[in-house]
Amino acid sequence: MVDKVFEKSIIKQFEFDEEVASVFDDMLNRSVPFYKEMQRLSINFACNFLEENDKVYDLGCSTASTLIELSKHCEHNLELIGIDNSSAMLNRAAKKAKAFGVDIELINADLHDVEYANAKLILSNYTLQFIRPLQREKLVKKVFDSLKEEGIFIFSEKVISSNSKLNKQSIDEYYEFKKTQGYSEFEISQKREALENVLIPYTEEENRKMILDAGFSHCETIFKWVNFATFIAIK
Ligand SMILES: C[S@@+](CC[C@H](N)C(=O)[O-])C[C@H]1O[C@@H](n2cnc3c(N)ncnc32)[C@H](O)[C@@H]1O
Ligand SMILES: O=C(O)C(=O)C[C@]1(C(=O)O)C=C[C@@H](O)C=C1
Repeated sequence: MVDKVFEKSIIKQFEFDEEVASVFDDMLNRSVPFYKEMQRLSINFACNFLEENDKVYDLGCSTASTLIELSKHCEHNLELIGIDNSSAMLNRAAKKAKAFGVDIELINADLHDVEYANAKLILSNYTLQFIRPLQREKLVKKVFDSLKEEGIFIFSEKVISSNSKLNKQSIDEYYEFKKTQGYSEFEISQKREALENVLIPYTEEENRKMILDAGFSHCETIFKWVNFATFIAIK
């Protein structure tokens, strides 16, 4: 279904509710530049580290697109676990996983309340940005503690620049991108307001610092388009 959520006047903050979930795959494809390419790269980098029966978590799995693609592309049998606190998203995830014949354990819970023991790979694309900063650092520490030795954490985030001129240009470029995807200026400004104080982006450097402070030995950016970045961190 086509995303028309912000065509009408919105008075509430952005939420992953039934309305957003019903158009989410289209929303993500049209709102995150090179979403499919970022997903393809995350999966390729992940597959290079994975072995038979490894445990993989996707934090903020939404409709389970990434876990389904991972299972299609990885030559190994994997234990796949998706966590999200939106029932509307998980209902769709369950239907999609069934349709694609992929076995995924879906957990409806807050990311802070789940134990992720013995994971080889933890994925989290465009989710940490929705976690309050103080909680975010704690969650990343928990991700580090849950990974096996040499386990990997692949995550993507909307980022900001610490240079105000570059930051403004990045935002302008992003809104131009949204226009090319068919979003009107009204939809763009409505969504910007709805996301205010809900999506809190860090700079690329702050993300890297958070990762290294948690104990990871290595962190690099594997993909970046202006203000959207994908990172790989190795324990
Ligand atoms: C932008 S979406 C993630 C997109 C998804 N990773 C993908 O690539 O298809 C963010 C997801 O995180 C979930 N989420 C946000 N905060 C959460 C929390 N504290 N606990 C669990 N899930 C959360 C939302 O419900 C939403 O489905
Ligand atoms: O920042 C925006 O305006 C966006 O639309 C980005 C973004 C994201 O980065 O997750 C925000 C919410 C939706 O989940 C889809 C895309």
